[in-house]
Amino acid sequence: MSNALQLPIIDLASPDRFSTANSIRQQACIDHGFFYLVNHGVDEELVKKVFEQSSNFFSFPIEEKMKLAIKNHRGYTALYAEKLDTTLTTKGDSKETFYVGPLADGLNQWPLEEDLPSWRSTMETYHQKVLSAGTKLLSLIALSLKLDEDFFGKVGALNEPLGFIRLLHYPGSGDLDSSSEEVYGASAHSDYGMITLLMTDGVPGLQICREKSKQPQVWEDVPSISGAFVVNIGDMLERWTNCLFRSTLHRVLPPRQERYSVASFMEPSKDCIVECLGSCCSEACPPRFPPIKASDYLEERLRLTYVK
Ligand SMILES: O=C(O)CCC(=O)C(=O)O
Ligand SMILES: [Fe+2]
Repeated sequence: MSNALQLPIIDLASPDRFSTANSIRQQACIDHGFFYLVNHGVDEELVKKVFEQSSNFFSFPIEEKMKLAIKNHRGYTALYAEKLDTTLTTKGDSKETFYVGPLADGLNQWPLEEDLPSWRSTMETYHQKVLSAGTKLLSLIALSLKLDEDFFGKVGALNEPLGFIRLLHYPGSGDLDSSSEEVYGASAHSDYGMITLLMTDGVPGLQICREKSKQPQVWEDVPSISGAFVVNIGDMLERWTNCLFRSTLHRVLPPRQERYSVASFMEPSKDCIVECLGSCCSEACPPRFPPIKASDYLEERLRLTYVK
């Protein structure tokens, strides 16, 4: 069972930063943990090119794609290689992915320019633009928590190298073997970092579950709005806010129709210590999680994701 959902819309270019910060706090981050972001400064032409280039890459034969198999968390992962819901006993998710990591550390793997002209430069431009939108959004999130706008910069969360992009391709059911019919495109999970900015090609499939511990779980469809990012709060921001802000469970249904999406993850820089904000705890409401170094948290979560 699922119902369509109306998520809040946040305007990144609104001149009224304080009222935007208030909407971010209540409707976006406390009530849902998911919202749309508009006027974000990543232009439509660029998004279109990213989707075209993503499709160009995934249409290569598997042997070619495997030449860029994942290393240092950059590159290609094949169909069923990842399982975002680590409690499932079924095979991995029916998606293939390509990761582009921080541009500054030189660890990215790229298709050859002669095979896919402008692929690298398109992804690099998108990476920079999304990071810039995400950084602006984080300053509003800081305001919404009654912190200085540059709080996340000051605690070292935004030090380079920063930002991972995951290109996703969910083949349609006609391209999967029939035993895969019930395998989720992306099984239920929450994201690990601060925020995720998701762009899709408009094909439905994404659902959220707002009450993770309530049984039976209620899943609601997230319709796409053309040109808007779907943003969600990740687990480390949930830890920072002592669960005031929700890192909401989400999934992508077993694919019927082919679908492409691009998820951009802003995780805190590796040495940043994520610890409960003073304003989010009290004697009556003590911190639920101990302080943790961002890289330690992330490595453990990623380790559990790959199908053994
Ligand atoms: O493809 C989607 O709509 C969601 C992908 C997702 O949740 C993720 O990559 O973490
Ligand atoms: Fe996700």
